[in-house]
Parts: sequence; C-alpha cells; structure tokens
Amino acid sequence: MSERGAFAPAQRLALSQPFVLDSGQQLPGLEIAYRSWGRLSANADNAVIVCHALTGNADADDWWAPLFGPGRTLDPDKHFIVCSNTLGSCYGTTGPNTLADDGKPWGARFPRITIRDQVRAQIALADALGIAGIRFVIGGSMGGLQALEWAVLDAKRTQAVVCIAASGRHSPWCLVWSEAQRLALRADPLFRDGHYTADAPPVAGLAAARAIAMVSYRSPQSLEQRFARDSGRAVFGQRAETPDDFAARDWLRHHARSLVERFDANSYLTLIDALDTHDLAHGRGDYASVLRQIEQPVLIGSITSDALYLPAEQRFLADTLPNARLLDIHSEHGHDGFLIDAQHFEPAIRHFLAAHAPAETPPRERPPRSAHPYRPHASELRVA
Ligand SMILES: CC(=O)SCCNC(=O)CCNC(=O)[C@H](O)C(C)(C)COP(=O)(O)OP(=O)(O)OC[C@H]1O[C@@H](n2cnc3c(N)ncnc32)[C@H](O)[C@@H]1OP(=O)(O)O
Ligand SMILES: N[C@@H](CCO)C(=O)O
Repeated sequence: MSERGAFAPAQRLALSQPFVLDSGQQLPGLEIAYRSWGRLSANADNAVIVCHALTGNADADDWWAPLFGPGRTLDPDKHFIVCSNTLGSCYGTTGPNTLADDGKPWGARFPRITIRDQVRAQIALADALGIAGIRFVIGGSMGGLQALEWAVLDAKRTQAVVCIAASGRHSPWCLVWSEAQRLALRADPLFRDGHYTADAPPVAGLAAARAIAMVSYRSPQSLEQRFARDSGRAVFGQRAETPDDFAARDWLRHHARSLVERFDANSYLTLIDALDTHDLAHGRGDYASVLRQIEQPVLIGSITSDALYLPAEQRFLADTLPNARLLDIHSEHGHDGFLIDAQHFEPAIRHFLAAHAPAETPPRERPPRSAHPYRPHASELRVA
C-alpha cells in the first residue's frame, strides 16, 4: 500500500462544478486522486479502468501487482490504465476527511453516496482525461460492483468488464456482515455518531469492525493452513500459555490495528453504506432483466471459498448476463483470494480478454455468446 512509501504520488483532478449525488444532495466540487500508466492512443480508445476494493487506493500496481506488466492483463505498453481512489474514501478523493465549505472536514456530515455515484465520479475522470473508448473495466470486491455498474452507466465506452469476487447487488448476507461492523464501530464511545475529533478517533470501534470484516474475507481452510494447532505455527513461542498466544488471534488483531493506522472511521461507514445500498437494478427494473440488457462481454470471477460474495451469486450473474463467462477461481483463501491469488488467475483474465475483447474489436462488434462457461486451462487456475 502507498503508506509503505515506495509508490508514486497520485495525480489529482479538481472539478469545480457541483457533483449531484443519487440522494439529490450535491457536493460543491470534486477532487479525484488517481494514477495512470501507459499512454492514451491517438484515437483515445485504449483505456482500461481499474476499480479498487473497500480499503484500497489508486496504487493498483501495488495491490494487483501480479496483473501488471508487459504481456499481462494490465499492460502499460498497450493500455492507458487508470485507477482512481473512490469517492468517499480517505486516500485523496473527496470524502468525509475533505474540508467542507465551512473549512471543517465533512466528517459525519458527508452525504450518503452510492456505488453509482462512485462510478459517475470515475466517469467524470475518464471524460476529463479525454478517454473515448475503454477496452475493459476491471475490479474486485467493491471494485467488481463498480465494474458492472460501468457496463450500464457508460455502455457506449465500456467494451468489456472483468468482475471478480463481487455481485450485482448486496445480498442480505453481505448486509448483516456490514451491520455487525457498524454496531462494533458505533459501540465505541469515542465514535460520537461520527463527530469524533482528529486527536481522539474511535480506534477500538474501527479495529473491531475490521476484525469482523476480516473473518468474512478469509476461510476456515485458509486459517487452518496457516495456523493449525499441529502445524508448529499455531502459537508464538513454544506453546500457548494464554489465549493471547494463539497466532491466529494475533494475526486478526494485527489486521485490526493496521486498519486504524491507515483508515478513517467515517470513510469506512460511508463506503459500507454505499456497498449495502447497491443494487444494479435499482430504478431500472427487475434484476434479471437489467442484467440481460448488459451486452458487453463480461468475465465473472468466482472464488470457490468466498464466504462473503457467494459463488451462487456469481453463477447467477454468469447465467443471466447475455455475454458472460464464469471463471471459477480455486482459492482456499476466501474473499481476499482476489488479492492473495491474483498471480494464479491473471492468465485466465488475459486469455478471456484476448478472445472476447481484443484490441481490434470495435465497440459493439462482439463475438456471439458461447453455450459453455469459459474454461481456462486448469494449470492457469489451480492454486496449490
Ligand atoms: C484493492 C484492495 O483491496 S486494496 C486493499 C488491500 N489491502 C488490504 O486489504 C490491506 C490489508 N492486508 C490484507 O488483508 C492482506 O495483507 C492481503 C489481502 C493484501 C494479502 O494477504 P496475505 O498475503 O494472506 O497476508 P496476511 O493476511 O498474512 O497478512 C500479512 C500481515 O499479517 C502479519 N501477520 C501474519 N501472521 C501474523 C501473526 N500470527 N501475528 C501477527 N501478525 C501476523 C504479517 O506480518 C503481515 O503484516 P504487514 O501487512 O503489516 O506487513
Ligand atoms: N482486503 C479488502 C477486502 C474487501 O474487499 C479490502 O480491505 O479492501
């Protein structure tokens, strides 16, 4: 992540006109922190948009490093790759930490935003960068929700979509994981309904929320593999003397602590609210009908052990979208497999794009739908 320091500073786009949100409220302007790699072609049609997950940032070459590089899915020699920090986050784009008109941070006053608002901000950036055509939009988790939304909101420019470990709407199961996190955060007396001060943030509440989330991001097998009692790695030192000695617990606490050092509680709430309200079909019709109208080739990446965005949801997407392929990603690491196992599924994405969204394919001239789900060679996918 950028806080480790080795990455380029984000570029910034400042839009001074009001940005109208789905809620009807408006932000007086918008600042978007983004990074780009490669060059926009003469006809401005070689863009690739990368969308990050909940606590991610614009440093896609860091958190999705296995996808980056010459000959890979994200190839700066071929593509003009853009990744922006999402609206509502705390890594440079307008969010609760941004100063409002009164010179104070928005904080708890920051308006409710939606996944669509976030994508509209990304679209505004694409407009400002002069992008005429987008080879594909790709994202995992929250970024996957955004990638599918791009297919609807900017159907003309978006030629293909890669959506990993996500869905088209938040399920009741996802909602209750988020609600548990809200309860944990709100239980911190320092939270004060979001009106905390910079020198006394609700670190205990945010840490507890992250710990709950981390459980949903991994899997029993993943933790067993790392921390099984007979693995020799179950405890720090020779043997567990107290419950706190268990490495799995310490690992969870480490992740909880790490987040509070780098993330803002109001941003966290803003983003999980955006996730929870998301429904691709909202205001557009019923879910299946809306999906059927998405004409672009879509690769749906489904992590076999994902306990948050369940494989059944992704199978529904792949079965319903008219031009979709299902990519089963055999990872034991759960939802976070979209990051941890990226090197194993990168070739499958690349091959999908080469077959279904090649550079020379003009928008709207797409290959017919295959009767079978996309099945890459097993060696591309199997995770040891
Ligand atoms: C687009 C985006 O999603 S961007 C956001 C992605 N980044 C994050 O989510 C940040 C949080 N990081 C993570 O969740 C993970 O590190 C991932 C998903 C990026 C990678 O997963 P993994 O390779 O399985 O990492 P793992 O879960 O083992 O975490 C590694 C960290 O845990 C620490 N750790 C591992 N075991 C233990 C233990 N028993 N006790 C204490 N700490 C431990 C490591 O020292 C390391 O710390 P560091 O990250 O501060 O250097
Ligand atoms: N590790 C991811 C999980 C959510 O997809 C994040 O923190 O953003």
